[in-house]
Amino acid sequence: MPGNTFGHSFRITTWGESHGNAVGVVVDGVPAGLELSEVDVQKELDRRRPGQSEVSTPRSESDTVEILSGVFGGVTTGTPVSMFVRNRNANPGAYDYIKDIPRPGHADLFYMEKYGFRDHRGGGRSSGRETIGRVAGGAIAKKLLMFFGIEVFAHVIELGGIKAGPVTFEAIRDNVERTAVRSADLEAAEKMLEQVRLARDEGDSIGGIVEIIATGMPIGLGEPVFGKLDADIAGGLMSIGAVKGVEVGVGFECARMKGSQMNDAFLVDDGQIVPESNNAGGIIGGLSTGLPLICRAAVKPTPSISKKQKSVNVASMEETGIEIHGRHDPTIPPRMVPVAEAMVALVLTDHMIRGGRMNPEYLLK
Ligand SMILES: Cc1cc2nc3c(=O)[nH]c(=O)nc-3n(C[C@H](O)[C@H](O)[C@H](O)COP(=O)(O)O)c2cc1C
Ligand SMILES: C=C(O[C@@H]1CC(C(=O)O)=C[C@@H](OP(=O)(O)O)[C@H]1O)C(=O)O
Repeated sequence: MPGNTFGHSFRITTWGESHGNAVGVVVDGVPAGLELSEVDVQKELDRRRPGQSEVSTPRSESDTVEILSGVFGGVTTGTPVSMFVRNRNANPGAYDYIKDIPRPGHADLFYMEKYGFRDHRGGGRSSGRETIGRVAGGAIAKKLLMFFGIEVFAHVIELGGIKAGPVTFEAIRDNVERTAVRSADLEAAEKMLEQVRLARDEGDSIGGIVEIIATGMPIGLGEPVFGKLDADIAGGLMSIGAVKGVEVGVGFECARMKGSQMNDAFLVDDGQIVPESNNAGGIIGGLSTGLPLICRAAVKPTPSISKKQKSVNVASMEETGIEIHGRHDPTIPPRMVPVAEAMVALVLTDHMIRGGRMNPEYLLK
């Protein structure tokens, strides 16, 4: 079915609904010869799992992954890798009270208009729970990228208007799992947490910005015209629910800069031509420059809030108030961190394979 698949040579198809039996993913194009077990995938899913802190939905799921295909004797066979997680804490009746009342900001009304009906047990396919398949596929991508020295990590740089200060790559890697809000600036993290509590106490929600960085980037990843690396990164991140903006490098700030400020001038370092700065965020002309890839996703506030909002009962066509209860993330950026990493890793892996840089002989050592 169109709309459930992402990627070209390395491709994921996610499936399942938030309150159905299970959610999962089929990963096509995984090179043969990669050692892969549930442990590799579970490690990433555990970072995304709901119910782990006060900034997350309290829905209690273990999100235990099972690999169904594509692995034999602990090694990928080059055939599709299918993985799934059973929904253990689904509550299909939880949304009956708003079955006919679409939530403002969520996809309810527009699924209904497009298909003529909808799976009203929560968000269905539009639920953030769909991202389990992305994270599971991303775990394979990350493991493949590690062979080539490429690492992808993300952190929250802004939440509820609180901005994190500059941090090093190492600080992100070492600290991001330590704070509930997954900001590597520990001081800012406390203030962000306070904003989450304030909003939640008012029955409201807040948004923020997630930054994703990939280090160890080779030069020339991406296609020069269509299939530009930045276009695919933007598409991948924008396909995550609640992402409303994507920027690469200085991003929207470039509109306020002069050419002499924006351009990354060249130097010779150790016999190599290297850009002096990285305003481009590691991509020029659709191709990676060899400098770290730096991109950001703007994430809107969680649409399901308990504060009263206006909606319409689609059965009676009467205007009505809506107050949404149940299990929701008070803010999404902290939950987005492993998901955004997965999407960037998937795009980079796809381009590595398309560029002929990930042939099985590299892995079968
Ligand atoms: C990891 C993750 C968790 C989310 N949690 C919630 C949630 O608890 N409640 C909610 O209303 N929306 C949540 N969302 C956002 C909705 O899925 C999203 O806003 C909705 O599908 C509408 O799509 P759009 O915002 O991209 O337009 C979450 C999204 C992600 C990626
Ligand atoms: C379950 C997860 O997040 C869910 C994302 C979500 C939404 O509308 O996106 C709504 C809530 O689900 P429920 O339908 O159970 O109230 C969240 O709990 C998860 O991330 O695993």
